[in-house]
Amino acid sequence: MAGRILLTGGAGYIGSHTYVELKSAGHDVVILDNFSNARHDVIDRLEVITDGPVTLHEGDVLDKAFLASVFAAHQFDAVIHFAAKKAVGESVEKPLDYFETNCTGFSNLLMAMRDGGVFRVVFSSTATVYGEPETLPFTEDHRLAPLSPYAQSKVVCETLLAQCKTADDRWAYGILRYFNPAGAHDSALIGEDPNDIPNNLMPYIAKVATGELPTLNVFGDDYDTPDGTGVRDYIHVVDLARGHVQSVAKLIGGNETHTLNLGTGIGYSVFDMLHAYERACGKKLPYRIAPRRAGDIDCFYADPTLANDWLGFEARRDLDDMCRTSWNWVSRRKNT
Ligand SMILES: NC(=O)c1ccc[n+]([C@@H]2O[C@H](COP(=O)([O-])OP(=O)(O)OC[C@H]3O[C@@H](n4cnc5c(N)ncnc54)[C@H](O)[C@@H]3O)[C@@H](O)[C@H]2O)c1
Ligand SMILES: O=c1ccn([C@@H]2O[C@H](COP(=O)(O)OP(=O)(O)O[C@H]3O[C@H](CO)[C@@H](O)[C@H](O)[C@H]3O)[C@@H](O)[C@H]2O)c(=O)[nH]1
Repeated sequence: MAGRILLTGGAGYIGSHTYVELKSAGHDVVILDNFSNARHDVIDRLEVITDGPVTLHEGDVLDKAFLASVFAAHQFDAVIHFAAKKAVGESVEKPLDYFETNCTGFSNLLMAMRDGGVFRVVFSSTATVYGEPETLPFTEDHRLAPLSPYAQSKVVCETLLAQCKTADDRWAYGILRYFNPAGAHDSALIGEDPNDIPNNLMPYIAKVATGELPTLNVFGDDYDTPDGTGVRDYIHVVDLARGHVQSVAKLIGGNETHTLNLGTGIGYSVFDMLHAYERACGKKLPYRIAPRRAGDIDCFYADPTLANDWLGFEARRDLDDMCRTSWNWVSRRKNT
């Protein structure tokens, strides 16, 4: 069932891909973003991909009057909330900033939703809420043990949603715990676009492939994994975006609350990713073994069964698709 949907953080990496998938599913979509981690030309690119104008409200989720004006301007059926700070390491340095944007920003949004009579929300959570694995693959009932202020901020938001639901049964929410998003849109017009030196593996490798960075630092080759490097569950950003379309459709159609992993169920090592990227860009990429990164876990991946049962969600794209679309995006961006 199509609806009118507010996308907070809709100019960002996952939000922009979700915008495209929502539009192609027939939804009416409004973007709210403060462009603290996005470029304005993303909006032009979205207009090219979807062949139509983007409705945008530029502002901050910390600004309550702004939020009220957005809800006064539209009658939304649901909200998908991406707007947040997301760098695990930075959150250790700046816990107050992370609490403010991620937790206060979200409670402001929920208040504006309640005041506007909107009670359906999809929330961007993360696999890092599970912390050190007690069992693998991670199932949704694995205990939560966040290891960083960033992960803690997501647990606070998840808890707040459950408390809202207990207080008022009109709330219906989808909590989506993403594993590691990677790749870019097939059009090569949108993708991950970090301004600084990337923290995450794929955007870092991409900058080595374009020659913007000299060498990949492989953070440890002595983990208890098949090749000694860290293992993660990388999921194509377009698959992730489709998961949001399915989640919000479930909320609009039936009011059913759900908490789900979005991953593929397959773990790949740093070397698996490096070699897949070499295949995509057609050249050898330099790397060196560096010390372990503080706080890293050796291996984790999702049990995707519940998302399949609830939403019919299934990741369709593999690691080679992620690397190919990333390479197309970064090589095109470098030349424009
Ligand atoms: N990318 C990942 O690895 C990953 C993994 C798990 C969960 N998540 C979560 O998914 C969501 C989206 O992540 P992303 O990778 O697209 O990040 P992103 O930084 O590309 O997108 C976030 C968007 O929100 C906007 N924003 C930030 N603070 C804002 C504020 N105060 N008011 C209004 N807009 C604001 C930014 O400008 C940006 O466009 C985040 O909530 C993140 O925590 C991301
Ligand atoms: O330059 C690099 C960057 C990363 N890695 C390794 O690559 C793997 C993946 O690292 P990264 O891409 O930084 O992802 P994670 O540390 O797993 O965290 C990401 O994925 C989580 C979801 O699983 C999100 O919640 C986090 O926000 C996001 O940063 C790890 O083994 C790292 O040690 C390197 O070897 N070199």
